[in-house]
Amino acid sequence: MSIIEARQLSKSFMQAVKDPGLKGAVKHLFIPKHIEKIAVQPLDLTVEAGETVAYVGPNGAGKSTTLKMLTGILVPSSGTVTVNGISPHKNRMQNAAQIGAVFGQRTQLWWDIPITESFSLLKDIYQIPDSVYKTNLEQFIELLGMNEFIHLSARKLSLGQRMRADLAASLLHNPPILYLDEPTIGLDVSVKQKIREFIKKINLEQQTTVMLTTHDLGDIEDLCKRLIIIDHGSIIYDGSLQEVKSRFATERVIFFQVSSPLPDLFRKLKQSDGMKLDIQSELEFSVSFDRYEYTASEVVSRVMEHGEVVDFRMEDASIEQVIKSVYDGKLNLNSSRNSEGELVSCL
Ligand SMILES: Nc1ncnc2c1ncn2[C@@H]1O[C@H](COP(=O)(O)OP(=O)(O)OP(=O)(O)O)[C@@H](O)[C@H]1O
Repeated sequence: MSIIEARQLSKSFMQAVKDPGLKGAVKHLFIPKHIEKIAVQPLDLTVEAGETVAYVGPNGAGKSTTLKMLTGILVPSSGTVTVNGISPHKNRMQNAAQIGAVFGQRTQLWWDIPITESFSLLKDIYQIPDSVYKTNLEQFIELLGMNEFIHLSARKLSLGQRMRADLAASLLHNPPILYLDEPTIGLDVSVKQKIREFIKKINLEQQTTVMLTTHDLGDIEDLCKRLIIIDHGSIIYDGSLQEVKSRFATERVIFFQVSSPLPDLFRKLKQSDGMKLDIQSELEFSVSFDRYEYTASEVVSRVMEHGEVVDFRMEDASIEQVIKSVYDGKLNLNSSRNSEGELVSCL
């Protein structure tokens, strides 16, 4: 059953164009000039109940704008959107009752009152039954490790503490949908891990649909089976993370440790087209290659022809490298590999 349905959903903004300096500002006051910025091109999107979807793209791609339309904060310029059967911007109150939202940079907590009191205000606002509130609160305090700071006001919390409190606040009323905009931005590894584990558990146990934007690809690898990539306001990829990996993460690196220097090998590899040498020291180096061009055993044998290999280990390209290549325009996701492993366009 689909829970989010968008059809030809788009958003444009009018942006002021000013010449620089005071003169420009004064001129703009009398002769205002604007250009239309299309933040989100007409897009279709269907999300099934219980899915975890990563919505990623470079800065300014249109991620937050899409999320704001789905949460009802922004009114679309065209198209339709329904979330759990409701048009979010037309039925804001009803919509608020069925969603949880965390926007990494902002807080929904009251700045000057203890977190516990913010939570009980939310209980009243959302009319959460006592038993649900009590169960959720106890569970969230434990899972997110909030005991040490729950009596402080939001103003006094560190970023990691505030994010945990915000996440708990967004889920107190058991919403079926959770939107997260950069939920782990600026957090240390252990808090990131706590937050990811918590989201995973909520998704698994309550079948909460999770849609998140992130620049941290660890969030995607840890949390999301489905990946949507948006660029210049258009969706350029919608599919599984696994598929992106197997289609495009084709680079492999083998790290070698050898017993004596191998200048001949280094010379030959430097001239080789398909293999890239990276020297760490006389006795330690790595060789990168495309796994569709060479097998790992071919690369290892080539090194062993020149000397004794003490140790080696192999790494595949990370999803991070693949997505970076997409953002940099080096990789076209509308392409596929043929039976020879060559990239061919699908358009
Ligand atoms: N209120 C606004 N008024 C004018 N232009 C806007 C407004 N909000 C967003 N934009 C423009 O729309 C485009 C998309 O912005 P959006 O915030 O959705 O990008 P994003 O993908 O979330 O980027 P980031 O990763 O940097 O947060 C940008 O060019 C931005 O300048």
